[in-house]
Amino acid sequence: MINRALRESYRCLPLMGRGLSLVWRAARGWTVAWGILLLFQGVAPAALVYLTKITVDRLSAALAGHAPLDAFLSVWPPIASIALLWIASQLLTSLMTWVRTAQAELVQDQIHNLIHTQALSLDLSFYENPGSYDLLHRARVDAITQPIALLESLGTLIQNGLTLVVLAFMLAAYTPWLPVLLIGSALPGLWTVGRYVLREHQWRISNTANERRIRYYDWMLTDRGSAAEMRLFDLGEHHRGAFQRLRSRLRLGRLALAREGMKAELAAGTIAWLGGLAGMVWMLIRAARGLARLGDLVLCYQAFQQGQKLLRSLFESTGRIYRSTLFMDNLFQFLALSPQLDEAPDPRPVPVPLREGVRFAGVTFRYPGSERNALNDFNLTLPAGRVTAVVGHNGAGKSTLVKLLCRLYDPQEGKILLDGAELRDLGLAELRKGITVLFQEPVRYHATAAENIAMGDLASSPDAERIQAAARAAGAALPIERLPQGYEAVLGKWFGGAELSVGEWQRVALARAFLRNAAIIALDEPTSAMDSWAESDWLGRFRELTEGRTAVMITHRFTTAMHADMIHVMEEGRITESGTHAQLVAAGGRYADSWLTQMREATNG
Ligand SMILES: Nc1ncnc2c1ncn2[C@@H]1O[C@H](COP(=O)(O)OP(=O)(O)OP(=O)(O)O)[C@@H](O)[C@H]1O
Repeated sequence: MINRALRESYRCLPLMGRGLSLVWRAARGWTVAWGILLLFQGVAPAALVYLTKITVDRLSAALAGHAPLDAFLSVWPPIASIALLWIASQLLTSLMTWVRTAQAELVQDQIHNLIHTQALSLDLSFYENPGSYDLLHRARVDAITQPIALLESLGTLIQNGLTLVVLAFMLAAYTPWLPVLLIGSALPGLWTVGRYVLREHQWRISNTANERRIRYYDWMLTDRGSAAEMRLFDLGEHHRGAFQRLRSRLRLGRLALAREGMKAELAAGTIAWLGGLAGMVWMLIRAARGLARLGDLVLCYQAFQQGQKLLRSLFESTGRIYRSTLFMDNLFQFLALSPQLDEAPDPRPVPVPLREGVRFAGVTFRYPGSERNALNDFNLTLPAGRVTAVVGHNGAGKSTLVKLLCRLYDPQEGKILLDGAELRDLGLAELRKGITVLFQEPVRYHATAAENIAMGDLASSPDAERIQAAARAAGAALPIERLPQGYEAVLGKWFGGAELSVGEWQRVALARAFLRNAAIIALDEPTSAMDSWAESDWLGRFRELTEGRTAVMITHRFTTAMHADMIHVMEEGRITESGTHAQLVAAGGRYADSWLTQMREATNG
C-alpha cells in the first residue's frame, strides 16, 4: 500500500507541475498577487494567536498590580494591533476572491483554447473510438476546472501549512514534542484521505461511459431533433426509464463512496483531536505545577484548536490536490494525442490546374475499429475537367471515397494520386483548400443565411455578390429571398431564427460548396432532397458551374447520374460497371436494371 502511495505521488508531482505551469502561463500577474495575499493570510492567524497571548499576559500582570490605568496603557498596543490585523484580513480576503475569480476565468479560457486547438488538429479517426469520447468527456467536464481547483487547494495548503509552521514554532518553545504531537497526529489522516481520493478517481474512470450515456438519454429527451419521434413513437418513457436506471446506479455508487469518505474523514479527525487533547493535558499539568502562565495556557489552547482546524483543512486540501492532479491527467492525455495522418515533411505543391485528374489505385480501406473493408482494391479515375457520377447501393462505399479524397483518412493499401502526385505527399491544408465538398449530412450553421454560405470560403471574405451568385447556382436564392430578412435572416431555431426544409438546407449547403472556387468538386447526394423540378432546373446549371473543374457526384438518382460524362457503379467497395448512361443501359447490367426500376416507379408514382 505504501509502495503504491509512493508510486502515485511520483506520478502526481509532474502532473502538478504541469497544472501549475498552465496556470502561470494563463495568468502571471494574478498568480503573483495571489502568492502575496496567500503569504499574508498564512502568517496572520498565527500572529493573532501570539498577540492574544501578549494581551492576556500583560492584562493579568497589570491586574495583579491593581493599576487599571497601567493595565490599559500596557494592553492597548497589542489590542490595536489585533484590530488592525483583523481589518486587514477582512480586506485582503475580499481582494483574494477577486484575484481568484480573475485567475479562474483566464485559466478556463486557456484550457478551452487548448482543448479546441487539439480537437481541431485531431483527425476523424479520433471520433471512431468510444475510448476517445471518454477521454474528451473527462477532459472537458472534469479537467477544465481542475487546474484552478489545484491552485486553490494548493493555496489553502500553503496558507494553512504556513500558519501551522508558525504555530509549531510557538509550541516548540515549550517542548519540541508539542509540534511533533500536533503534526504526527495528522499523518494517518493524510493516508486515509489519499486512499479515498484514489478510489473515487477509479470509480469516475470506470463510469465515464455511463455518464456519457446518461447525457445521451438526457439529450434525446430534451433535444428538438428527437422531439417528434419521442412523441410519435411514444419513446419518452423508454428513454426516461433508461436514464433513471443509470442515474440510480451512479447515485448508489456515489453514495457508497461518500460513506467511505465520511468514515475516513471521521477517523482522521478523531486521531488529530486526540493529539490535541494530549497537548492540552500536558500544558494543564505544567500550569498546575506553576510552570506555565495564563497566557501560555491560552496560546496552547488556541494553537491546538486552530492547529486541529488547520490539519483538517490540510487533509481536505491534500485530497483535493491529489484529485485535481489525477483528473488533470485526462486533460494532458488528451492534449498528448497526435493526429494519425502524417504530414509530409517537405510537401509537394498541389497540382493546379489538374491536367490528368484524380486516380484511386488499388485502394483498400477499413474504418478504424471496423472488421470490414469499406473499399476493396478500389480503382477509379476522375478525369480532369469532367463530371463523374458514382452510383450504388447503401453501404457500397461511395461516401468513403469522398472522405479519402479529402484525406480525412488514409487508406491501409493503395494510393490516391492527383496528376500522379500521391495525396500523402501534398500539404494537407493546401490539398483541402483545393477541394470543395457537399457532405451527405451537411452541417446546419445557426447563423445568417449569408454566413451559412460564406463559411464555404471565409478566408476570402466573400462579398454579398459572390454569396448571392453561389446561392443562385445552388437553387438556394429563392428560399432565402422569401425570408423576411433575406440573406441576413438567422437560420435554425437555436437562436430564434427561421427554419428551412431539409431540401432548402441542402441547397444552402450546396451554395456553400459552390462558393469555394476549388479545382475539385465532390458532391455527395446533391439532389437527394430536391423535388424533380428543382433537380432538373439545378442540373441544367450544374454543367456550367463545373466547367473546367473536376467533379465527382455520388447519387442514388439515376436522373442525376445520367448527366455525368462517365458513370461508375459501385458494389461492396469496388467498381463493377462503368460507361456513359447510354452505354450502361445498352449493356443490360445492374445499372440498366436499376434504371428501368426507377423509371417504372417514377411513371407509376
Ligand atoms: N465511420 C465509420 N466507421 C465504421 N464503418 C463505417 C463508417 N462509415 C461508414 N462505414 C461503413 O463503411 C461502409 C461504406 O460506407 P459509405 O458511407 O461509404 O457507404 P455509401 O455507399 O456512401 O452508402 P449510402 O448510399 O447509404 O450513403 C458501410 O458498410 C458502413 O457501414
